[in-house]
Amino acid sequence: MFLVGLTGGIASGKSSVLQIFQQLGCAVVDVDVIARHVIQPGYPAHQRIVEAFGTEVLLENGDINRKVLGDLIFKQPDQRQLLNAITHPEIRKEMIKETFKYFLQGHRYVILDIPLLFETRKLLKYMKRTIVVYCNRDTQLARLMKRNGLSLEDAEARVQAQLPLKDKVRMASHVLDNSGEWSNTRRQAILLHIQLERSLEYLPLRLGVLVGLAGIASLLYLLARCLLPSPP
Ligand SMILES: Nc1ncnc2c1ncn2[C@@H]1O[C@H](COP(=O)(O)OP(=O)(O)OP(=O)(O)O)[C@@H](O)[C@H]1O
Repeated sequence: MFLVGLTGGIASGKSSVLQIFQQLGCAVVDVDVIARHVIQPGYPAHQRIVEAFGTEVLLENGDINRKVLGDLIFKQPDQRQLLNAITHPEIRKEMIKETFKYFLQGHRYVILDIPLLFETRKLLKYMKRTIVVYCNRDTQLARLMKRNGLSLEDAEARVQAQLPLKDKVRMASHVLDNSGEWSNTRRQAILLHIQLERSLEYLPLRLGVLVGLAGIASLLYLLARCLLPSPP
């Protein structure tokens, strides 16, 4: 198995592309979904967020108000660091669990949607391939304004706060252009899926594990032969 990091810009279409891969039967790890999961009431991160940011970030039903928290950390970078310090270790644990599950199921590759893959670079070294979901700036702004109900000025500020998409495109091993119709993006994703399925990059890890298991089995066999009394 090998890992493929999927990234892009805000509202460039990462979640939409991930859904296409999911429909194709691929193993996908959606960091956004995990991030929402680990802050649910009852999870350690929920408790720690309330301790750090107060009950103002809670909805009436006890869930975290992601909009309020999002606005808060967007304006105050030190608060963002604090939130990351609370949530990132929990998110990482879940990502490892899900990836391991896919490995046991025999998938050749796993796609991980990591919005800040190139910014934080922490997980980059584990990615055999990287995919950037690109869309041109005007389309990105229009989709962001529509989805989040933002003014042009606010949308521009959010796009501006990220590494430019063009830079990410330069760093990627694959680029999916999502500036046009869904059907166009879907076609590109299918071609990429075929290419990744054909790659032999999954073999080293699989062979390594098989050799390791065979080694352990042989060792146990030899031990059993040495320790158990031989039949008369
Ligand atoms: N090809 C497309 N045609 C029309 N609308 C699209 C297309 N791709 C994405 N969208 C819309 O643009 C918006 C942003 O897409 P999406 O949520 O997939 O982006 P994202 O990169 O995951 O965003 P974020 O990182 O900000 O959560 C959504 O409302 C989605 O429905």
